[in-house]
Amino acid sequence: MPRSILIVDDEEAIAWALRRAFEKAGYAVTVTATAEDALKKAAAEKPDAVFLDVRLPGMDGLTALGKIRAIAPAAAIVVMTAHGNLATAVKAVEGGAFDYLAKPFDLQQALDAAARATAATPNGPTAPPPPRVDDEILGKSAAMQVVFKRIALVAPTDAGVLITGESGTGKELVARAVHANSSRRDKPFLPVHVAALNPNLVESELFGHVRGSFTGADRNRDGLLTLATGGTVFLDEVADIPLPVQAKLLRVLERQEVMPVGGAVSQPVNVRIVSATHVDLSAAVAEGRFRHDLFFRLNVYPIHVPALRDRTDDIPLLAETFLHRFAATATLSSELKEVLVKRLWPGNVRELRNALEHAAINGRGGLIRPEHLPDPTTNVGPQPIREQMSRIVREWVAEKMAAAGKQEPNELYQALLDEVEPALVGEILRQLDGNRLAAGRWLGLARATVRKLIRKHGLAPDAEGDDAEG
Ligand SMILES: Nc1ncnc2c1ncn2[C@@H]1O[C@H](COP(=O)(O)OP(=O)(O)OP(=O)(O)O)[C@@H](O)[C@H]1O
Repeated sequence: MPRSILIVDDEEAIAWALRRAFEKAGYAVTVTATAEDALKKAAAEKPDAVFLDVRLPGMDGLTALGKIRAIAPAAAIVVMTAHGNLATAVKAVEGGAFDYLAKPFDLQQALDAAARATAATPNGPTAPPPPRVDDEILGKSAAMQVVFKRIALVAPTDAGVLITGESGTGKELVARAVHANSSRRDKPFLPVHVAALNPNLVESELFGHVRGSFTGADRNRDGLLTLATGGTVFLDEVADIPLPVQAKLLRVLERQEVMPVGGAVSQPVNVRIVSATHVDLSAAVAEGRFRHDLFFRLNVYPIHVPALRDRTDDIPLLAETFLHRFAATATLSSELKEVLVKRLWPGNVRELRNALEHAAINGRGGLIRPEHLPDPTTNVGPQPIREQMSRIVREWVAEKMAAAGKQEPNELYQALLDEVEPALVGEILRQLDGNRLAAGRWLGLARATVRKLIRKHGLAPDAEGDDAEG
């Protein structure tokens, strides 16, 4: 599948010439003449690169830049302008533009920029395209059936949905499914990656602003909530919304009207909010970092997307589907399926998908074996596991001490063991297919002790008294 480019330019001759050059070079091209339409197309098509003119009728390119980045964070944006000056270039760079082309430019410059822009997107220049936005949510496991049922129940209502789950579990897919199965399906679905927005501009991005409300606000602008009217706004990483913006968002939800920054008159809006978080939002509420009234409003109906390790039944299906997306003729060896089911996947479905993409390249369309996989992720995030564990333990201790207040916390040693035992024993049993004898050897514990721990933590309720020696 070709890499995709969205051209946003109201000068027909330029849009035409660029389209022709890009299509000849093998890109899939979409053209639009307005920024407003570009936002919709960026949300729907998730292009690899966007060639964005600055002077456009309606919303200008530099304003659109931030919004497109929030909607399609993976797209590299090339800003084009005939009226470029330092201020425009600085704004483009500050706004996160990938490149800047001063008009007139020749087509070769545009092609070079396209090659670099599409190479810079996470999939690389020769990789297959990211899955389409209306991708099916795959899953046969009992855990995913619960998710499907909850999506089906809540979709037709207008209730606020809070999707929780670790990174890469498919929260955005769930949000799209809620929208696609609602009566709003023909209206926009606007994903907003709050963490990617300029913190100073979150408010203006969401609610819009009126001319003169701050330096650079040279005309009235609609915010994302207004642009999504009739549809659904997906607030990803909702815990990152600054407190003052939370208060304003609550008012929008309660009154269904939005007050632009610097405005005196509110405008009616009609949006459904679906939000997602990979952190514990109720803990953020307890710590005063998130408003409890907004939390209840967003969390009318929670949907938890389980970690991949809690639905290992789905791994073979996901792996086969991903593999065929990347290499139609490739097949998975049964040995590889076993390895995939046993791996930990801290990056969840996203990591599995990337591993299959890697394996598909190494396996060259034939039988895919374990050696074709990338090395397992040994660290989650930038620190090695050991450092992360010691950091987590330290934070845990600090939290316990803070929670104890004036009272002295006690039995912390046992409390910590109680926290880690289920993960330790559970994971060893999982790796050893429930073999308690072997688990005892790995743990250096007597079999009776292993049995006691299993019972204590409810690790294998069905195996009461039965040593599945396998
Ligand atoms: N059940 C599934 N079936 C098919 N593809 C899936 C499934 N779950 C996740 N994916 C794919 O895995 C990748 C990550 O999913 P997604 O972006 O929805 O995760 P997320 O939970 O929103 O991640 P983050 O918290 O990092 O934003 C995407 O490519 C998505 O298409």
